[in-house]
Amino acid sequence: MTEAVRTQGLFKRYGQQIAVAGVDLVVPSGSFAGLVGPNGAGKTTTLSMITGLLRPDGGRAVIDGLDVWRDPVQVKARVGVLPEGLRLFERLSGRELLLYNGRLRGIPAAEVEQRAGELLAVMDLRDAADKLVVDYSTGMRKKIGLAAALLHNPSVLFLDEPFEGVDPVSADTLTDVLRRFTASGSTVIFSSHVMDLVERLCDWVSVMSAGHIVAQGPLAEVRGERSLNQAFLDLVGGPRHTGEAGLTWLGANGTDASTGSTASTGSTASSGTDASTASGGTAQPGGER
Ligand SMILES: Nc1ncnc2c1ncn2[C@@H]1O[C@H](COP(=O)(O)OP(=O)(O)OP(=O)(O)O)[C@@H](O)[C@H]1O
Repeated sequence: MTEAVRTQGLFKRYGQQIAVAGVDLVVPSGSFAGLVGPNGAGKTTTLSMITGLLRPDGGRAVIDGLDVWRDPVQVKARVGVLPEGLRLFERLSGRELLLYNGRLRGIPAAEVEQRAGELLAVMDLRDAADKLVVDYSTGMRKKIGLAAALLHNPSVLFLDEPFEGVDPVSADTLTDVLRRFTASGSTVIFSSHVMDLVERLCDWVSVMSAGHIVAQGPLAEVRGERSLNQAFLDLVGGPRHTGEAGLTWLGANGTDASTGSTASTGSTASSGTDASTASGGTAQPGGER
């Protein structure tokens, strides 16, 4: 098996907080790989270190046999990245953004124009191609960000929550594009919280929890006889129970129409029945929250 990505003991600390505690991530070439884990598990920090956006405190990351931090220029030519909290050049149109990215990547102008046109069409952004990026919706931003990440035909594509905010039709389109990409031998690594999606798309899964990889391998092996969702819950410790932890005040907000009083306990809201001001409403400027 050739490896698109391998990390050894990747480590990152923020003050007292160890975000990534010695991660050995492996992703075979040509995989559609999912990186999953609960909030705060260290997925974004790991992906940022692998893609050369964040310097590790320890360990190393290798992409296509090249050390990310020793051969940064060669590595960056081979990877495409759709990072979390993507920052785009807001005052360019979608088309201009792609042309600019393509020229930065050293692709000849005519070739960039052709690729940009095709990507805009595939992403269903043709009608918005000349609109400024600042006026794009969340899903449109994801799509133009993905188009920019694909423009130079990377060997490995890293996507942080690529489907967040993307409508089902567009998600289907993105899936098709990414499937075609991996079918040709390129690699996709994406982080997601949506287990159904990971189960449907991925043939390789790495599960992170508290800064560690807790399971990794072909989807069928990680999942076993269970659904991926159940495997995930088993691996990361299952749901936390909120029943005993209070929250007795939560819910039961109905107003008894006959008396005009609210059902919730402890509410000292107004005597009126206006739902917007009852139970902790902030109708008064500077009102108690
Ligand atoms: N810049 C930072 N400064 C301080 N702590 C950070 C910073 N970035 C991340 N952390 C901490 O590192 C840990 C891992 O965060 P990270 O964003 O990598 O997790 P994640 O798995 O991507 O989470 P999520 O699924 O919520 O996006 C968290 O405890 C987070 O609070």
